[in-house]
Amino acid sequence: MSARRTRERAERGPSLVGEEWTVDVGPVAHGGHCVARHEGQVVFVRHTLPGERVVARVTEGRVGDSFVRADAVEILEAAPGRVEAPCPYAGPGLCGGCDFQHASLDTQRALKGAVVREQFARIAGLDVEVDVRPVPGDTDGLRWRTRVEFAVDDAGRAGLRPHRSRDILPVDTCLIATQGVLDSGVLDTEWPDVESVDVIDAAHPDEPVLVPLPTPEGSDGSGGLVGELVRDGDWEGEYVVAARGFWQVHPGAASTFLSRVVALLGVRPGDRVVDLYAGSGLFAMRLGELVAPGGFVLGVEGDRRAVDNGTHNTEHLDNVEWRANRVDRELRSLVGQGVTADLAVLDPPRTGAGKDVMALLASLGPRRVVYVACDPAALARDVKAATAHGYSLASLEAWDAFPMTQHVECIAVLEPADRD
Ligand SMILES: C[S@@+](CC[C@H](N)C(=O)[O-])C[C@H]1O[C@@H](n2cnc3c(N)ncnc32)[C@H](O)[C@@H]1O
Repeated sequence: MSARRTRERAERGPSLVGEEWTVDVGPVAHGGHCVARHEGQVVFVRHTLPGERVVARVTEGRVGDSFVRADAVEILEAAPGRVEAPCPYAGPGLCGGCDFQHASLDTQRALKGAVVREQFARIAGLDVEVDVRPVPGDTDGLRWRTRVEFAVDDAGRAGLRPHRSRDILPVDTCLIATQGVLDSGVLDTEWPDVESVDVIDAAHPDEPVLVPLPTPEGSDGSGGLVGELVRDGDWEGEYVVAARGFWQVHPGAASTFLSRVVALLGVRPGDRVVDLYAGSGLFAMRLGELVAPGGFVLGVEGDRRAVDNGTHNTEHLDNVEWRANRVDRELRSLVGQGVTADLAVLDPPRTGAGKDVMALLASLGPRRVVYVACDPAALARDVKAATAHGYSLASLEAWDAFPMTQHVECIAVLEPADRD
């Protein structure tokens, strides 16, 4: 630790870790916890629900900090949405992968909806109504995760990490992983000299792909290629993706988001569409078909391998073009050339697109923008930025693509504010 950090820590006052306080739990907050107060101190408490009274044990924080973190270690008064966590590894100090195993699925979705509303109100100053919907086919929120990274401990056992910790908790199951991930044998195998193992349970091949890291010499670390099948109504598309490249982890998510993006964009033949953060072409393939004849799709993606796969996935279409570039750089160049677009879809990483990208995107003048977002805070920031450039939020929906966790996928539609 640097001398500056040691000094700052000393100035912050004594550690509160291990203190136990009885608190009344307030609203849920972004990050998988609820907010409580103890003698004026803000406490972010995990493993609890709004309206509960719990004993909270501090896990991080010092006297004088603006907030401390804690786990609910005893539930004195339970909220109606509380259930027995189905997973034996869920709970204080155990696996950090799931945040809401102690809540019924309906309650989890209500919590996520409250977080989305709160983020939009606080960050974008917008009052939004949103119901978090289950991904079609998901009945109990378990056995959905097709891609899992297991950490490996010094004894070579695969496991998962506790919340905000580099420790490794060896596990013999994971209830949100697909049966295929478990059947791969990853948890029954010893992994000497390995730091982690990625398991990818794609549609093709039938057997999950296991990629230990560090990868053996001579390997490019991608884990090779896998195949995924996506549906939009009667339409079916086959996609080649890098095993360790980006792909939606819930088996119903890619089809659901594609269908929603297509419906929300209102695509017409002849439209010129930009697909930003396009990955391996999940949206570009379908959009390329729908804008024909006369229309055009430009996929922009920063990962060279994803662009190669996207190019392969759309090679039967002569109206889809790819740019392997950072979205901000590509948009700056397009705007500089005076290019315009009829429609835009963007699906950035958790950090969001940022002010510059939203300003440049507005300069393309699309009649509609569909924004797929895995972080409601980043989405709210970007919607606010778009508002400054003449666009307004036309609709917002949210999908429970990550049951048992705090994560939620939102799809927002932006339109020129002077549209009507
Ligand atoms: C959430 S994924 C979406 C991919 C695709 N739309 C899909 O659903 O499969 C985000 C993608 O953005 C890419 N990316 C991240 N930052 C980028 C940037 N600054 N410029 C271009 N691409 C970026 C990542 O490589 C990743 O493929």
